[in-house]
Amino acid sequence: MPKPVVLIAEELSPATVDALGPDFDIRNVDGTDREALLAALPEASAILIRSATHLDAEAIAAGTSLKVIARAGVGLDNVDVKAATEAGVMVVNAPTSNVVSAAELAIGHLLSLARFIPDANRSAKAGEWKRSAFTGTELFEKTIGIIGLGRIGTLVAQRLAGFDAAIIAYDPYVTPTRAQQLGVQLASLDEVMERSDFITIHIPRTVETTGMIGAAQFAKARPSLRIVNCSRGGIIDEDALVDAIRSKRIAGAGLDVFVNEPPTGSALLGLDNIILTPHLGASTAEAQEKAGVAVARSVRLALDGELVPDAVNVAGGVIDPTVRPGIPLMEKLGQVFSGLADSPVTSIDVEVRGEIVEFDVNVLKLAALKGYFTNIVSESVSYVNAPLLAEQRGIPVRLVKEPVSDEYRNLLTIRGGLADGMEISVSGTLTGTKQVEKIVEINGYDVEVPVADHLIVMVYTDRPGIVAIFGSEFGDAGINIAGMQVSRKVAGGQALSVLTVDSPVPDGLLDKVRTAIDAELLREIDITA
Ligand SMILES: NC(=O)c1ccc[n+]([C@@H]2O[C@H](COP(=O)([O-])OP(=O)(O)OC[C@H]3O[C@@H](n4cnc5c(N)ncnc54)[C@H](O)[C@@H]3O)[C@@H](O)[C@H]2O)c1
Ligand SMILES: O=C(O)CC[C@@H](O)C(=O)O
Repeated sequence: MPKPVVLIAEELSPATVDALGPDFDIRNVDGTDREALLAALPEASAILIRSATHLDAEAIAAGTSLKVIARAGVGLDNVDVKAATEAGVMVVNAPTSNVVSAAELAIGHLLSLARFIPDANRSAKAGEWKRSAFTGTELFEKTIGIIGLGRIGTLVAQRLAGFDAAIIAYDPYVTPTRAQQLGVQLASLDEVMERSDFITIHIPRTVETTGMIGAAQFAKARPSLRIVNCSRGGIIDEDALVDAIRSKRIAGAGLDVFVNEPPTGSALLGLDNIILTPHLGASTAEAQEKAGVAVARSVRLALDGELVPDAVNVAGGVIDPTVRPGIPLMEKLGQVFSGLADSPVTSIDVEVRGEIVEFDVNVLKLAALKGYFTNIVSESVSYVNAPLLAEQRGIPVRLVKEPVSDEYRNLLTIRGGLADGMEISVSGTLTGTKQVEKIVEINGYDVEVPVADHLIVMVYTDRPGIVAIFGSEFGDAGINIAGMQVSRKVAGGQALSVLTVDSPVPDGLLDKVRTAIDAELLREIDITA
């Protein structure tokens, strides 16, 4: 079997390749060379990128074997996530890998602006000794405005606390209590513009935030204002910024990000009192190592069809530890469910009962579908394409949550309608301190059998001697029965037996057993890992 091809399209930490390990054919391509990228994509199962490779709908369509796009960093501005989702391609990023580095760069820009460090360095190296020309200002007792108090804005606030400055912030989605915990006073955008000596921006670029800092905002600013943007280009209106600096409406700016990167030909390049860095927020050895290792891990999980916590286009995201053990059980129940169906499934209800529903259990629906499709489609089933497979087949899937579970602390059920009008179901739970996976219900019959690799499910008319009949058939064929449970609703009615056996059943044996016991239903269910 050839190894899956993993394409590395930009420079990543060497730790990335180490973390990918020996199981992949790792190839390099220059992601900014469009022709080379499109030529390399058809063979790739995964592609690892930073911010320079554009994976738009055309590139995603070229990746006919593509299963995962991994962004070694945070921003996904260069990935068409919608097109990827439609193509069943998982998109992952490394959301926390570079937050410290980005926060530290913002602080570097603030201090560089306050003390003219880049200009003073250039002058000193040119043999000049202009000390008064570079008289700066302290951060001590100044007002510093933070726009966006998320991951990076918070780290900036925590680090600035040591400067004894007054920190104010504009973030309409943060509560005053949270801000207070950080020693930050929340303010409106206008107040931040009016009161700040320094401002640092840490928000995403959205329709709402594009051009958020423009001429009207600069008109409110103090002439001493120095503004830093290490978040995304376009949040500051670049023309308005050029005017504000040229007219000395504000004192200076530090930019790591631009509307166009690189900002070739921009008026920003010719200005004094502005410090530019070429999108270096994540460019530290530590951030690159963290991002590379994180996405390598995600690629491994994704190509194994496993749940990937950092996937951005799959419901689930961060999974609570209470929910996590239910995932493999639900996948196995999905396989049992597909094994029970002897006519096409027309609807699926994934039912979750018990205390577990306090948490986000959407992932259990994906797990059920992944298990269901695992043995019935030839393509590899993942958490991304499983819902698409259901949609393509017109199978409506519902997640039903119920906080009360009568017999078990938590109960997972997959119930489905069949084209022949019948209904099938299977339920499972995790029991004891060892969280043993058990099947506790099949088609309305109460059972209690541990989940095993090979199961035989039989329904027949309850009468004496049946167990001896099928026992001897399996024994004669050398099939060892490891466990057995018989269940019935009324004596003399229908009975359901579940056997766990140590090995797959040979061809023909089931037909013999079916005839011997006159079984109404007899299914062998082999659970694959
Ligand atoms: N320069 C770099 O290399 C670099 C590195 C990492 C991250 N970034 C960028 O930094 C930015 C911040 O990243 P993060 O991880 O802190 O994001 P985050 O999602 O943790 O925080 C963003 C914050 O912005 C707030 N926000 C959203 N819309 C807002 C609005 N209209 N007004 C005010 N606040 C608003 C949110 O409430 C949130 O608290 C992102 O744009 C990210 O892409 C840049
Ligand atoms: O250097 C990079 O890859 C971009 C860093 C940053 O903007 C991100 O989105 O993670």
